[in-house]
Amino acid sequence: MPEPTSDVAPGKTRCGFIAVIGAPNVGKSTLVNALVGSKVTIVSPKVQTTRTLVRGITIVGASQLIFVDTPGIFAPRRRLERAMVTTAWSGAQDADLAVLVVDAKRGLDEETAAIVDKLREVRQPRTLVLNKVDLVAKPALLALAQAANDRVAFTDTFMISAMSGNGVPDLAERLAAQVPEGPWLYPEDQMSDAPMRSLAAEITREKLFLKLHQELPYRSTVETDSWTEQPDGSVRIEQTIFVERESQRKIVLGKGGHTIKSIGSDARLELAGLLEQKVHLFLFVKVRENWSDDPERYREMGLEFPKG
Ligand SMILES: Nc1nc2c(ncn2[C@@H]2O[C@H](COP(=O)(O)OP(=O)(O)OP(=O)(O)O)[C@@H](O)[C@H]2O)c(=O)[nH]1
Repeated sequence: MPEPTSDVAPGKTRCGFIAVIGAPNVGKSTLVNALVGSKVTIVSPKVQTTRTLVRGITIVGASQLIFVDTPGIFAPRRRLERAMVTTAWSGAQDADLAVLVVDAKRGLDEETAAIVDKLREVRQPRTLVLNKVDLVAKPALLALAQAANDRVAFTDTFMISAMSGNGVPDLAERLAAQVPEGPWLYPEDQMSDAPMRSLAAEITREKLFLKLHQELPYRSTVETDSWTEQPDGSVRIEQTIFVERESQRKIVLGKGGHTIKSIGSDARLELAGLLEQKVHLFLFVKVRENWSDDPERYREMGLEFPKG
């Protein structure tokens, strides 16, 4: 936890952690990006792309809002999935406010209803956000808001489109009024405390999935091994893509290294835009068998290693 940084007298400012929770693919990352106004987490049309806890930070009036973008909460089967779900829920419990995002088009399906029910255990003020309202007619939205509130009482209900930004400022204002009084914990210009290395790894992982979504399991990971600022103002970044089998390594490399080159070039372009500097990106592919049973990997991703 960083030292308080604001020089405004305590009591005048507010600051709090806000857990953004919800089923996979409901638009949590899109919402955090809309609230923070800068790309801090990965958005892609595939489910379960967010693994690490990435915080976006924004200032609304006198309030500093720190968003904890949890990995999707879903019915876990594998050990890694159990770790993701446990971490997501403990994130919600540690935060000052909990925001539940529901895909209004999907409605209260079994998975969402289970999450709503589990929210009863969260003591903090709960805000319901019906997202993707651009896809749903108003009467259905009102019925959905009612059905959710019948299961557990929400402090507030918002209907928004994270994609278009519709309703997002109202939500931000309300959250700003609800976080506790206290000094700001982060410098004003710090939009995200996600270390650049892990952000860079997430970008490469996104490109990897976008290119190979059919062939590759979700369980491959990317790590940034080195990050070196060069005298000419450019940066040299080395990353390793870990897969579980030799056959997957071949897929990632592609014929004549074609696939990995294309992934690298997409990731490099995005990184260069984000960093506003020239990027030299070097990608390696390694087989690491059974990495999903290795506690060390969990620690690196900020996850708890589940027993059993
Ligand atoms: N039509 C519409 N689509 C949206 C809206 N918000 C998000 N989406 C889309 O929904 C998909 C999932 O969005 P994400 O932000 O990645 O969802 P997430 O909940 O963070 O997903 P995980 O990280 O997998 O848990 C993406 O294709 C978004 O473009 C919205 O307001 N309207």
